[in-house]
Amino acid sequence: MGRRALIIDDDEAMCAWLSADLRSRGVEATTRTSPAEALALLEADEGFDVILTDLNMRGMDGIAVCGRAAEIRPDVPVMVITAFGSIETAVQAIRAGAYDYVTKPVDIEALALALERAIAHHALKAEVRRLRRAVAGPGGFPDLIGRSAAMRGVQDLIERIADADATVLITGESGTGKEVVAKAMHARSRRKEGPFVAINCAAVPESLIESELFGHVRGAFTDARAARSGLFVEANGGTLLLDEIGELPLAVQPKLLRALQERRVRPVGGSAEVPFDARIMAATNRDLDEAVEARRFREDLYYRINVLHVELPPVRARGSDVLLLAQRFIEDFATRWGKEVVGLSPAAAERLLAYTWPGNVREIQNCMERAVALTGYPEITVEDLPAKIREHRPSHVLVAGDDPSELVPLEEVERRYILRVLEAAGGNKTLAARILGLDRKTLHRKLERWEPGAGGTKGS
Ligand SMILES: Nc1ncnc2c1ncn2[C@@H]1O[C@H](COP(=O)(O)OP(=O)(O)OP(=O)(O)O)[C@@H](O)[C@H]1O
Repeated sequence: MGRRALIIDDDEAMCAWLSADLRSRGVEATTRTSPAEALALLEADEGFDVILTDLNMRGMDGIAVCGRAAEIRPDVPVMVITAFGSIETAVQAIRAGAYDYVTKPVDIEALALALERAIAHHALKAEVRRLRRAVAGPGGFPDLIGRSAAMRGVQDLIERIADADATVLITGESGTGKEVVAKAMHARSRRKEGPFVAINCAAVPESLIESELFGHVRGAFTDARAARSGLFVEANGGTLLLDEIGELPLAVQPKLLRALQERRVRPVGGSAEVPFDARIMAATNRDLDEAVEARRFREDLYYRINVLHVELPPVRARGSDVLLLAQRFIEDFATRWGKEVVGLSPAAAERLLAYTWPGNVREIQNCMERAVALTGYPEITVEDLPAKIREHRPSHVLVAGDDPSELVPLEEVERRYILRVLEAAGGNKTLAARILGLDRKTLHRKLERWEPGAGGTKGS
């Protein structure tokens, strides 16, 4: 199979020599003496197998050429030619995205071999990526949609810690996808063949939670006609998610701590301890720091579950992920109900982007469910959206005009901005303080000054 190379060198004689020699070895070479022209060609022509560029050229820095080429065609390897003795520049080029380098004077035999190696290596990498995508679906995270920087950070972290056995704490506002993240980690761990068991600690009555978690022996309490092993043991070989851990009654907390430390549980009414072998994850939409401060959550337990931490950003910090999520839900509901709805109208998309989504992904899902049901068109229109989204106006902190009567003192700007951030953080002061770059005490002091009582530790 013929290879196609793009040669970039401002030295015409060099171009001619290289292309003639490579041609005699079965490589079809196209040359450009202007880097800008070469990049334009690269953009227009998808057929190159390898790029060969000089590093010292007039008009454009060779390093920048490597960077741009790697951006335009990430799948095409870039080889650089560098003057003998300037390895440092070659290293810079590799950092910018080049695959390898050869030094001048060019040994054509070695160059041809290096080009072959680069092409083979890139083809292999592309194949691995293709397979990975085929196995995992688009994006590698079909279950956890998101391409924003914030969500990519979460996806990378998940990849890194999925296989660790340490306890993970997943935090994030309600509806941000904490359970989805727990499942994604389970599915990528070596425990994936084992069960994924979840319990919502807020939904189980206090009197039952201990036996739910740790099991009970027969006759432990009035209703306990038969023994039960409890979720820790039922999750053996798999993962146990303790959802809404912030709601766990104080009385149960020391028992959970002990179980996590000893990796054994004691069933209610029993005397023997039973070992378990499950990975434990915990999730909460509460500010556990505040709960610890208010003594609603034990500090030692907090440290025990917070070994690894995944923090899910709210939807309003995920940019245009809103549209990706909406699209996915539209397709889901349209397929489920056999409706011919394919996506959002541009105006509807604009409204979705402007809205702040306090209910996060769950709110997008509900909103799209309703819109697909309502719409009579192949696209969701603004009219298919709920009034609060249709009519939402982003709140501005600063006055945009230059009418002096509307301008306000700096302290007022600070006050409005802090309240705006606090609102955006759903009232979570730890999060608001982090966004503002303040420590929590300073934030409390400021709130207290404007509104005595507001700086207290009320809710999250
Ligand atoms: N990134 C995502 N990609 C696709 N679906 C998502 C994503 N995040 C959340 N979802 C979906 O949104 C809904 C809410 O997610 P989930 O129940 O995991 O949120 P949560 O943070 O655990 O909520 P809560 O705090 O109320 O327990 C689910 O239907 C879930 O499948």
